[in-house]
Amino acid sequence: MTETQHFEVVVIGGGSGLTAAYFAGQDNRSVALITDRPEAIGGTCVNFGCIPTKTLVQSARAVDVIRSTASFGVHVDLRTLRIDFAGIMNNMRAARADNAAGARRWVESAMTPFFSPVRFVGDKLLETEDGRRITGDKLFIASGARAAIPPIDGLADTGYWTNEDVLELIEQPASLIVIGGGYIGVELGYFFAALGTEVTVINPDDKLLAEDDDVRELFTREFGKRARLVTGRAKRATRTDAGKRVEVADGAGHSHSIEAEQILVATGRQPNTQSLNLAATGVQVDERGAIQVDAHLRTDHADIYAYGDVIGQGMFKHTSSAEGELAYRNSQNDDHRADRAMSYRANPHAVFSDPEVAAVGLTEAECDKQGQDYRVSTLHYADIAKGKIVGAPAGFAKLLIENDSERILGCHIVGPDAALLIHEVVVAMNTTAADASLVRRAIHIHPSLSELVGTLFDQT
Ligand SMILES: Cc1cc2nc3c(=O)[nH]c(=O)nc-3n(C[C@H](O)[C@H](O)[C@H](O)COP(=O)(O)OP(=O)(O)OC[C@H]3O[C@@H](n4cnc5c(N)ncnc54)[C@H](O)[C@@H]3O)c2cc1C
Ligand SMILES: NC(=O)c1ccc[n+]([C@@H]2O[C@H](COP(=O)([O-])OP(=O)(O)OC[C@H]3O[C@@H](n4cnc5c(N)ncnc54)[C@H](O)[C@@H]3O)[C@@H](O)[C@H]2O)c1
Repeated sequence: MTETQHFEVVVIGGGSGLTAAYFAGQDNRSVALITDRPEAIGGTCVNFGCIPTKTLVQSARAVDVIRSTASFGVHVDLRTLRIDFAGIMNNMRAARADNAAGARRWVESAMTPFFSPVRFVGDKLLETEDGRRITGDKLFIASGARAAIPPIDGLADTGYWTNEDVLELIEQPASLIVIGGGYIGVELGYFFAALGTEVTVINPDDKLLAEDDDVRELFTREFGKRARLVTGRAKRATRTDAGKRVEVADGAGHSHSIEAEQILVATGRQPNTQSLNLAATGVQVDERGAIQVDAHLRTDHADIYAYGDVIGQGMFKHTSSAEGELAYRNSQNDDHRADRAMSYRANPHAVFSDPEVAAVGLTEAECDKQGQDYRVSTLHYADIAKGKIVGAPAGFAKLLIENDSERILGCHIVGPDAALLIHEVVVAMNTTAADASLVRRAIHIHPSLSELVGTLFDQT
C-alpha cells in the first residue's frame, strides 16, 4: 500500500479552489491541490465560463456598435461587414489557453499538484485514480458544477451543445435553438444572434432571467427583438433532414415544434459531488447534490470546508472567490464570530447580454414577501444627460429603500454599463448601515452615466 501524504491544507478543485490555496500559500502552509482537468486550470470561469463567453460577447458588442453608427451621423457600408467566426473563436481559444497555462505554471511552482479525479475513502482521507492517498489538517472542497441536462426525450440521440461544446466551434450555425432563458441562454444567445445566427430561445416563463420583474419585462422585450422567444418546456428532441427539432409544451396543453441546425442546452448547473464519495467523510449534501455548509462555510465535518458552485449559493466567480478567502481564514481560526459569516446581502451579479443587467440585494417581489416597509424609485437612461448623448437606450435603474432607516434593500439596473454602475451601490450596501445617504452625498461627474445612480438616489 502507498504511503499517505499529509499536507496542512488540501484543496479539491482547480477553479476557485485556487483562492484557498493562494491564501494558504501566503501563510506558508504546505498545500496539496487536487484537480482532474490539468489542461483547464482556472476552472469553469477561465476555461468554459466567464472569460471565454465574455470574450465572445465583446465581438457581438463590436457588431452592434458598427450597426448603430448611423444614428450618430457616421455612415458605414454594412454590406462590407464580414464576420470572421473562426477567427473570433480561435482568438478566444488562444487567450483561454494562455490563461490556463499561466495558472498551471503558478500551481506547479506554488503548491503540490495532483492531476487526477479524487474521492474520499475514509475520514479526511482522499485517493486519486492511480491510488495515491492524501490527507490534511484542513480540507476544502471546491469541485464546482457542470451543465445540468433536463430529461428531454431523444435529446441524447439528437445531439446537443453545452456551454463547453459551443466554445469549440469553428463554423457558425445558421440557426440555433437555445433551451433555457437564463444567464447562459441570453449571453450566448446574444452572441450568436448579433453575428447573424437565427436564434430561438425556449423558456418555461414568458419572461426571461430570474431578476426583478420590471427588469425581466424590459429585458425580454428588448432581447425579443433579436431572437424568437418560445414559452414552454422542451419535451422532446429529434433529428430532421436539415438539422434538429424540439417540441415544446407550453403548460396550457399546446405544443410547438421548432427546427434549427443545432441545439444549445442552458438549463442550469449540477454540483459535482456524486463522484466524491462524501459519505466516507461525513459531509452532507442537499436534495440538489449541493454540499451543505454553515454560515462559516464549514461542512458537517469540523475540518472540511466547501465553497463555490458546489455549495450552490449564487454560482458566480466573484462569490466563489470571496467564499474561498473566508473559508480559508475561518479554517485557521476557531473564533466563530458573526463577522466571519459569509454574507450574500450585498453580493452583486450581472448578465452580459443586450441589454446588460446588474443587480444587488432584494427584488421588489422579495421585499413584499418579507413584508418590508419600503419605497421604490425608477430612473430611465433617457432621462439623464449622458443617456441622451449615447442615444437614449432602453433601460433604467430601480432602487428599493427601507422607509425610516433609509437602508438600501436592493438596486437593479438594465442598460449600458449596468455591471459597472451597480458597484457604487454595492459599496454603499457594504457599510454597516447600508445607508442611502452615502450615495446621495457623493458628487457624480456630469455628464456621465454614473448620474443614473446619483440622480436615482436623490429622487428616492
Ligand atoms: C458559460 C458560463 C459563463 C459564466 N459567466 C460568469 C460571469 O460572467 N461572471 C461570473 O461571476 N460567473 C460566471 N459563471 C459562473 C462561474 O464560472 C462559476 O461560478 C465559477 O467558475 C465557479 O468556480 P468553482 O471553483 O466553484 O468551480 P469550477 O471552476 O468548475 O472548478 C471546479 C474544479 O473542480 C474539479 N473537480 C471536480 N470534481 C473533481 C474530482 N472528483 N476530483 C478532482 N477534481 C475535481 C474540476 O475539474 C474543476 O477544475 C459562468 C459560468 C458558465 C458555465
Ligand atoms: N454573467 C454571469 O455571472 C453568468 C453567466 C453564465 C452563467 N452563470 C452561472 O451559471 C449558472 C447556470 O446558467 P444557466 O443559464 O444554465 O442557468 P439558469 O438557472 O440561469 O437558467 C436556466 C433556465 O433554463 C430554464 N429551463 C429549465 N428546464 C427547461 C426546459 N426543459 N425547457 C426550457 N427551459 C428550461 C429555467 O427555467 C431557467 O430559466 C447561472 O445560474 C449562473 O450562476 C453566470
